[in-house]
Amino acid sequence: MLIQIYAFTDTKTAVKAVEMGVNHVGFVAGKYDVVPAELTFNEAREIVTALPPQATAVALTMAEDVDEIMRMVDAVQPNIVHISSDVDLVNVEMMRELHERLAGQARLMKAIPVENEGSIAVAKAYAAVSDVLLLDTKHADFPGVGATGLTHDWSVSRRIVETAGIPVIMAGGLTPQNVGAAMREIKPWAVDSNTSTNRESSNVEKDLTRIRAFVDAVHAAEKAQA
Ligand SMILES: O=C(O)c1ccccc1NCC(=O)[C@H](O)[C@H](O)COP(=O)(O)O
Repeated sequence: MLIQIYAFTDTKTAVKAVEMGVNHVGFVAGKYDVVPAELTFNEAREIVTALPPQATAVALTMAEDVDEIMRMVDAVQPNIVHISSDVDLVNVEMMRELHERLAGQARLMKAIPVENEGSIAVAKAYAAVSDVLLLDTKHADFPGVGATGLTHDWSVSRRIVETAGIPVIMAGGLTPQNVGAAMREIKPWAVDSNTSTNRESSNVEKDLTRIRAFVDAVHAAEKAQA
């Protein structure tokens, strides 16, 4: 099971997390004053170049313009481009264009807000123009899709995993306490954490002790399910 952690803001912590077993290193690329932990393209590029070769660099963008997203990709050169804007702001047609322009350069991932049964059709439409989906929780108080620390209806997530036809990362309120159950019930390709691996009372600083606890919980669940 691959482990993705958001949102790193410095190279040292990111590299230590990889040494602990984190596979996907997530960071927010681009300063638009929209979400916490935003980095300049140069700062994001520094994380990418510092990572050991086994790590996957995942760049989250809140940009809503294809040319601006491509500008980020050229500057940061991530392995995966994570589109975290609401689905009405980056629609399937924009994703199609991005997917074509990124071919061979980076994989494209769309965050899908898992809200109700209708989310299954939304996920299917985006799966046709993406390489990876990230299933996440949408809350009106948070811009874009995710970083809420809240879970959603896992039965819908499970059906998306069964029908998407591409790798799916499970996110949304995952903690060391519930990640094993999520792995068992949803059977995703990877699991993700942001809030539960932040320092308590910070939405920006990562906590390596909490990251280790999350990684250990994933590995323990894998062992129990083997
Ligand atoms: O999605 C965002 O808006 C976001 C903003 C700032 C940092 C990270 C962000 N998302 C990254 C992710 O996809 C999260 O890891 C995912 O939403 C899970 O979040 P949580 O429920 O807080 O564990």
